[in-house]
Amino acid sequence: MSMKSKLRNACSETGIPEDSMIRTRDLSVVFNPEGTRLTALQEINLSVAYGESCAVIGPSGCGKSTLLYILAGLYSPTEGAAYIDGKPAVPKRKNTSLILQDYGLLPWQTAWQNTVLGLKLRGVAVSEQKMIAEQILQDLGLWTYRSHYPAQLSGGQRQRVAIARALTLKPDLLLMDEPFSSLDALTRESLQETLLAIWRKDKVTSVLVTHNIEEAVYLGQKIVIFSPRPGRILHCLDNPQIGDPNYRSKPAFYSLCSLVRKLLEEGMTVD
Ligand SMILES: Nc1ncnc2c1ncn2[C@@H]1O[C@H](COP(=O)(O)OP(=O)(O)OP(=O)(O)O)[C@@H](O)[C@H]1O
Repeated sequence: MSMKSKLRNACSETGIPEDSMIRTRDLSVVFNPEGTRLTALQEINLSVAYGESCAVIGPSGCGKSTLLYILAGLYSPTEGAAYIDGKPAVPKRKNTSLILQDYGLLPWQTAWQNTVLGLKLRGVAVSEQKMIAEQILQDLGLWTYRSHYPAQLSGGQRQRVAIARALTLKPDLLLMDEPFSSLDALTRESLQETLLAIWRKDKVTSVLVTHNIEEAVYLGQKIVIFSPRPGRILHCLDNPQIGDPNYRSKPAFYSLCSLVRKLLEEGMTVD
């Protein structure tokens, strides 16, 4: 099957399965800064199945982060709707974790304290906090650094702490906004592998917003390509080989990266 023929329209309105973890229906977002209407997202119909990983890629300013904030319940749609696990997206959904580019760590708290923060806020008993966080810090190679403050950690370690904190809450939905963009290439690859391992182990439904084509292809079981603002979905691609740790060195990886690049370039010229 050719790469092109793998293009599909699973994100079109009629193709949206009712039993998806994420489902948006004709979702549009219009901001109104200083009385100027700015359409960030236009008629987004997206579905992400339970346990699926979805990478969202598109030009700067096309509304990728806005989509993530809608799914996290932090912004409300102007038109249409977004559903998580069959219910409208709300800010305090217990099992949604959001990981941002700047880590969001408290500088005056150690890696350990930052990791257990969410558990503490939820009133989880200290003994249980210890049990959950120790395992996750071990898994992420952070145990040795548990007493370090963020300023004493590298960028990659800080982002691992942010991931650890998100995982302590046992999310069934992980939303990530360019989590690795400020990291060097090798640290970034190592964290991508960590994320892939988490996804393979726990099958957490995830949405990753990225500018990086290789990252989208390495981590997105479904790759959603956005148009320039107002953001519309131009393509949804299947990525059946995701999960293979050696995927990066395979011809299929290069072909899909080239296809995503081509579609992004074509998208820049779409009206
Ligand atoms: N709270 C807001 N108020 C007004 N305009 C906003 C707000 N948030 C985002 N925008 C505008 O909406 C558009 C989409 O922004 P968004 O941050 O979602 O894009 P993005 O694709 O994530 O961009 P980038 O890739 O550069 O991070 C931009 O034009 C931005 O200026």
